Amino acid sequence: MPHPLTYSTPWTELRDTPAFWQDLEQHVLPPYVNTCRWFAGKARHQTGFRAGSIFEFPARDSVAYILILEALYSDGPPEQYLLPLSFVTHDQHDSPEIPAKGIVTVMHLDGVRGLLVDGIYDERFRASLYKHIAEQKNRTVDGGKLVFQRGRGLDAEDVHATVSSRVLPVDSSNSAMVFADKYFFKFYRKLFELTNPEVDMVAFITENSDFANIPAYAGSVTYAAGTTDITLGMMQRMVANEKDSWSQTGDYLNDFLYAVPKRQFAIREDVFDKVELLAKRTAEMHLALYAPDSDPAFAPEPFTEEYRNFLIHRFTDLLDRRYALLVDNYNKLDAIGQKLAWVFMEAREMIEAFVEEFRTRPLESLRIRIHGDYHLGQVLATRDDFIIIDFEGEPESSIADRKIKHSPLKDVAGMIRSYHYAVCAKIYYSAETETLAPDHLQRVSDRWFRLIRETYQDAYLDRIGMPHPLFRNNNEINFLLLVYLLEKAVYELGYEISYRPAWVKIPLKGIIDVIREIEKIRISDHGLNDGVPMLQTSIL
Ligand SMILES: Nc1ncnc2c1ncn2[C@@H]1O[C@H](COP(=O)(O)OP(=O)(O)O)[C@@H](O)[C@H]1O
Ligand SMILES: O=P(O)(O)O[C@H]1O[C@H](CO)[C@@H](O[C@H]2O[C@H](CO)[C@@H](O)[C@H](O)[C@H]2O)[C@H](O)[C@H]1O
Repeated sequence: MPHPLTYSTPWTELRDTPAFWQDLEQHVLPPYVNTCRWFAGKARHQTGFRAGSIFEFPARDSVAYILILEALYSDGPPEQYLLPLSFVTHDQHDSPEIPAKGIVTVMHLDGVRGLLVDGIYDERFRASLYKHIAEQKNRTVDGGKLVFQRGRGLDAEDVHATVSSRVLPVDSSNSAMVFADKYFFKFYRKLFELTNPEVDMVAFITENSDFANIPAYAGSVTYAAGTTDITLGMMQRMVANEKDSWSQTGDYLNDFLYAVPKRQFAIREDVFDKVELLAKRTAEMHLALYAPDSDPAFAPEPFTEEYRNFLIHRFTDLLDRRYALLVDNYNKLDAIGQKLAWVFMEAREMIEAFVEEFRTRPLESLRIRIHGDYHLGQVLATRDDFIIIDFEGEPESSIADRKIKHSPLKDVAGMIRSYHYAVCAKIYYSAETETLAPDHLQRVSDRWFRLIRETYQDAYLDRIGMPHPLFRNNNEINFLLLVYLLEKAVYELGYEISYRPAWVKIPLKGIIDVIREIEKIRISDHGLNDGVPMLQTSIL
């Protein structure tokens, strides 16, 4: 247990005891925060932690302190994290509820021994949080106000109810709790100075449409500091689900996989049914977000020069970083990975020519707010339908960039990439196919992917109901899909090099497939004589 703390002051008065916060900053929080899953700065050059804002918050017979913690670095600007703190005495914490990861340290306060814990593990704090949201009770705090909003998803009978609560064992970059087994509350750990896009999106869809395939918005907590709004948490309806669609697709792919060594190509009809249903829900989500007469924050916009420049700048910057990362990690790739990497590196001129085309090509399709980080892991599979979650947007982008409007085809591309991942992960990396020839495996997975992609795309456009102002015509659809597929696969390349090097081949293969399609279009538009080098697939 790190650094026990002793003070003669009771917990309820510690807010005004500078020695306590200094001890936390210097001795307690650095080791503690570095064990927390939600802390993203573990690999950075940390220079310390600072207790930024400290808000006293009632917690039944006691108080909690909602701390906005600043993590300081020598290699970049500080980050802000949310850490509620509670003090529980030994008789109060004699429950299995507080896991080791929730215990910050041991404290002796005014002769009372207890634990300083992450407030989410204190039932009194959770109950108070719920009450504030349900009753929309705001609190004035230093520098601003804590604003508690209730959404349509909270049932009238629960507004004044005392409800049960628990922390969900979701170990991710945020924390989750459940109220009354009905409401899912997400506590954002890393904070940003703007409303979290997830609150904008979920509240907009719930309040302005009939789309029922997201968990309805039940409320949020915001720190309103002057002109800045910092979102601290959001509540939605809890969804009874067995698994996410990534796992469900993996289950379906098992049947497919077992048939491969027998040289049979088998996709069950219900797999196509599921793909079609997910495409339909995706289209309905976009139709709910297509709101020409609404709030300007959601109104459709054209492909302006400003947007094109933004996307091109972001993509070329990403491309530079990915090429550098690939060169640094080239020796770690296996033989097939190295060949794919070569083809990608040799294709740079062609990619740049394609980017130029995006700068100038007339485009009459429209852009709207979209999910932004759409893949199979963001869809919960219920018994016979799908519920779409996690509208926080792309984790690598700033909050302002996550609110930029794109063609909804960016989400479509995200899901197509995800199906590609699902089949490659299964076919390339399973014991059942270990002894089979790689080019055979490649043909089999390509075939599965083509059929599934076509099914998804067709069902999506069917539900959108073409012609539709969002999409000018098929040529634009095909062109924009290539833009977003390429961007996504190049993004994934960095994600895999950093987190799952064994899977680097999947995005590399995805990139090369897109470049192949781009080359086909180029040849049919300009012939072979436009001066851009051909794709070097003979390396493969
Ligand atoms: N409304 C909900 N009902 C039930 N479970 C949910 C709900 N929203 C999210 N979850 C569960 O919590 C996990 C994390 O949620 P997500 O929104 O992806 O958070 P994060 O941004 O922390 O990844 C999901 O994979 C899912 O299992
Ligand atoms: O954590 P997030 O959901 O925001 O997204 C990150 O992690 C994803 C992996 O969990 C990663 O997604 C990639 O791998 C998925 C399979 O694990 C696949 O379905 C996706 O298509 C693929 O992009 C995502 O890129 C990353 O941002």
